[in-house]
Amino acid sequence: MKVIDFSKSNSIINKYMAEMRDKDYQHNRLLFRNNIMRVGELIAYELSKTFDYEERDIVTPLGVSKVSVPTDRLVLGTIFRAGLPFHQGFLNIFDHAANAFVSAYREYTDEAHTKVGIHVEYLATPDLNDTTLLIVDPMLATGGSMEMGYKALLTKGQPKKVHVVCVIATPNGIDHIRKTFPEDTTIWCAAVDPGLNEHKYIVPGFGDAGDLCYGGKI
Ligand SMILES: O=P(O)(O)OC[C@H]1O[C@H](OP(=O)(O)OP(=O)(O)O)[C@H](O)[C@@H]1O
Ligand SMILES: O=c1cc[nH]c(=O)[nH]1
Ligand SMILES: [Mg+2]
Repeated sequence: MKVIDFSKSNSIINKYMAEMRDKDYQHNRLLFRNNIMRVGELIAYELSKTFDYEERDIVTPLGVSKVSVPTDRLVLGTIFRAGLPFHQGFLNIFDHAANAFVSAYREYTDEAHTKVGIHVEYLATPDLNDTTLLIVDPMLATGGSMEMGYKALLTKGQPKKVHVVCVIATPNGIDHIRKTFPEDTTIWCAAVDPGLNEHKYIVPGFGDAGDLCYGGKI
């Protein structure tokens, strides 16, 4: 399994990350969602370099141009809620992709809020057989939501290649993907943070991505 961590090189992604992490800046939801979307757009561009391409003759008003275009049957799969602005970033770049949506939310199963259960309640997807599947979700904390989302999607076909894309990953989350996803899965992220606190939040992370995008929930 390959892990591509964009924080290891200097790029404008780091500036967007700084804004999203900054506790005094992150509370403007419009800016937060927009930054999640922009990180999605930039990762999408880099990820597009891994697709298969074929040369096509494109007829212009003045002649014929040979252009290499991607041939992958792309599906963008997203986990509600926090995945939505990230998904939009990918869709801005891969506008011809098919789309899959799955809901997975974490809920504490004990009073001390140290154990989380994951609920999957909604799935809408095209046929996934022989596709290049990108599952995009800003947070890869324990990896449980990503695994449950993937398993729900797998009931609708076997992708040819899977990319897991997040904004912040953790070593635990990455290990979890290593154990539960195909060996040739690639993980793309804007940063890998050291770990999780006792409530299974990424530290330092940026807090609850869903709440920062859309406000609190009961
Ligand atoms: O790796 P995990 O430990 O499973 O955590 C990651 C999940 O947590 C967040 O969703 P959350 O459950 O907060 O739902 P929300 O998007 O509705 O806020 C995030 O968007 C991931 O789906
Ligand atoms: O830190 C975290 C962990 C899971 N989900 C979030 O939104 N934030
Ligand atoms: Mg949340």
